[in-house]
Amino acid sequence: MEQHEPASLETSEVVSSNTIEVSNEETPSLKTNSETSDELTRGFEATYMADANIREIANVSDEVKQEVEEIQEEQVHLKKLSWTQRLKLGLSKTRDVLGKKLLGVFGGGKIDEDLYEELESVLLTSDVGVAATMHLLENVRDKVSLRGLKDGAELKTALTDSLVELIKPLEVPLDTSNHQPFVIMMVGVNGAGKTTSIGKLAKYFQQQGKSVMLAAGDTFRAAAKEQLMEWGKRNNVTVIAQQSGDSAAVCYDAIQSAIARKIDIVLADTAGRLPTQLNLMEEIKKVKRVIDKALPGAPHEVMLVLDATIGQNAINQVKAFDDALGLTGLVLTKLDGTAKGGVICAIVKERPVALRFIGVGESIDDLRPFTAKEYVEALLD
Ligand SMILES: Nc1nc2c(ncn2[C@@H]2O[C@H](COP(=O)(O)OP(=O)(O)OP(=O)(O)O)[C@@H](O)[C@H]2O)c(=O)[nH]1
Repeated sequence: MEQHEPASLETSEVVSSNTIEVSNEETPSLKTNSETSDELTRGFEATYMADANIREIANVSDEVKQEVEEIQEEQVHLKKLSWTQRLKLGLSKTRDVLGKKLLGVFGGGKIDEDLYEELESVLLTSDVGVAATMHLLENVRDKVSLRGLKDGAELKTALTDSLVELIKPLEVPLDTSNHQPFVIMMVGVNGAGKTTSIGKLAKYFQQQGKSVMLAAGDTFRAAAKEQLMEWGKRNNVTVIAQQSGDSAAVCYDAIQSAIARKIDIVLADTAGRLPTQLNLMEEIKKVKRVIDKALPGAPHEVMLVLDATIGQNAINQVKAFDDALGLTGLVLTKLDGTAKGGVICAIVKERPVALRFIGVGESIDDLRPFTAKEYVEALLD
């Protein structure tokens, strides 16, 4: 008996606060002998309803508990996953669309013109882009004739190889060893994931044995400073911010401070802006100039954070920011929320800027350096 008490107590505590309310409303008071049997019946019915409500609430609270437990279990499970597993999980939406359609093509018998046509339409409808699709088709045809392939199933290896070759030029890991501090300026449109990526990168660089400082250069969005400070707290990293002041001044201060403290890497946040907002684009050019004034030659990396869910529109953003600032690297975020992972092929054909990191989720370990082979394998597995 006693062993069961804690469990039942817990349930009754949760239920009791709800019960009182329900029973006050529903339970009739037995006042005089003149009450009719109808009234008694209604009273019993009300009591029965109250009991039913209690049972329902208890069931709901059990369901909520179970859901919380399931989420917690999932989080523990996610933490245990390797990067390859996270990548596969993150790319599942793209794989479900592009990968499954391709599997349909590969399973389609002998290699002929119909099959190439099918392949072309799959690629064109998967954000790969026209130029990259044409390139891939030509490359696959070459491989098929060179290797003497006949069967659709053999096409998979040919396409895998062609895809890896196509996007390989974007695989240029960021080398931060030749400057101290190495200054990374993060740019992008609103909500692309700049601030979050800075938080994740801070941890990544720390794991590489580097000391990191953050500059709260997004002085436009009200909560951006606080958001960055939270990431700083989480990673035990200094954040340079100002009560008021502009982005350039914050970045200048941060660089001065990083030089004095011999910090390895400065990650500078900037406010989100659209390339069409000309005054804001002028402002960000000024931030870049001021960074160069604080440390000649800096920023050493101008990194555009791109939201993968926008698909082909990403190309326009790369072009516009590249024209204005001279991009040296890209971060592609939110690949987990989209089936448009094929956009990497379009980037390499339209405006090949080094894809430094890819993001496949919201957790701190979900951002890692991009490698072409790993990406294609996760996509077509
Ligand atoms: N699912 C998913 N969400 C992400 C990823 N990267 C960032 N996010 C989410 O995207 C949202 C916007 O991220 P922020 O870092 O605030 O974006 P920002 O570019 O700094 O936004 P502004 O300051 O408005 O310019 C947040 O809810 C992030 O958690 C990712 O790889 N996957």
